[in-house]
Amino acid sequence: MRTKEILLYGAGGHGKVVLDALLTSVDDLSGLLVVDANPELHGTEFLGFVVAMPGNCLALAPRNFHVSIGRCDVRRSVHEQLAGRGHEAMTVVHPEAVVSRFARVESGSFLAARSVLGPGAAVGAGVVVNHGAVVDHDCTVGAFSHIAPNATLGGAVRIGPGVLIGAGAVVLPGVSIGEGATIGAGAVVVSDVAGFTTVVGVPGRVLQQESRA
Ligand SMILES: CC(=O)SCCNC(=O)CCNC(=O)[C@H](O)C(C)(C)COP(=O)(O)OP(=O)(O)OC[C@H]1O[C@@H](n2cnc3c(N)ncnc32)[C@H](O)[C@@H]1OP(=O)(O)O
Repeated sequence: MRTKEILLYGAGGHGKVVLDALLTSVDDLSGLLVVDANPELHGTEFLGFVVAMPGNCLALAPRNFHVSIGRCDVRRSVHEQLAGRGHEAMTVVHPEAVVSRFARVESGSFLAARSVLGPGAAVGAGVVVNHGAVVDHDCTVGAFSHIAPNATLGGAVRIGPGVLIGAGAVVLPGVSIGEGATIGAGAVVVSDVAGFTTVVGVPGRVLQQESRA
């Protein structure tokens, strides 16, 4: 990894967690550039770095980038813009994440402290596996999904792209969750969930289903 040229896009709460992981795992961050689209953050201090405007970063020479934005759709949009300009997506793994050597992780993902990826797990691009979340054996997690803190996916769960699994939720083994679905915090999902559907509670029940017709 070219550790001296990293672009970190996102200086909110999730960005703080990602930068903390980078500070723990990369020796030389002297060339790190932190940017955020929120004008209120420009020029503010962020774990020892000063937040810059993203305006010119798309024109920078190609470098490694990581989009540290919690919202799945926004993370995906920024990631695709940067990749389209020739920048190279970089995965950030906290040293205290536990990742099976039989797991696969695509570029631009983030594995937080105490997250676990079991053998045979496959995680797509730009995915967040947050603090303490478990993606157990043979699970697949679609691109730009977010497995929030302490959520647990049982074995062979299939998660589509752009899905939020809320904090502390549990998905029973073998269950499939469709693209763009949201699983509420603390839910226990016992059966398949259609795309763009919000499920809450124990056992999980549909709160809302978005029509995409
Ligand atoms: C480090 C980090 O912070 S990572 C961030 C991770 N984020 C999360 O875990 C948040 C996940 N989001 C949630 O759980 C949300 O509450 C959602 C998406 C399920 C629902 O959000 P909204 O659509 O805004 O629903 P809203 O808040 O209006 O609530 C609608 C109803 O569902 C209930 N409800 C909302 N969330 C839940 C939940 N997690 N479990 C059970 N019931 C819930 C509400 O009490 C309300 O019930 P009522 O109609 O009887 O009053």
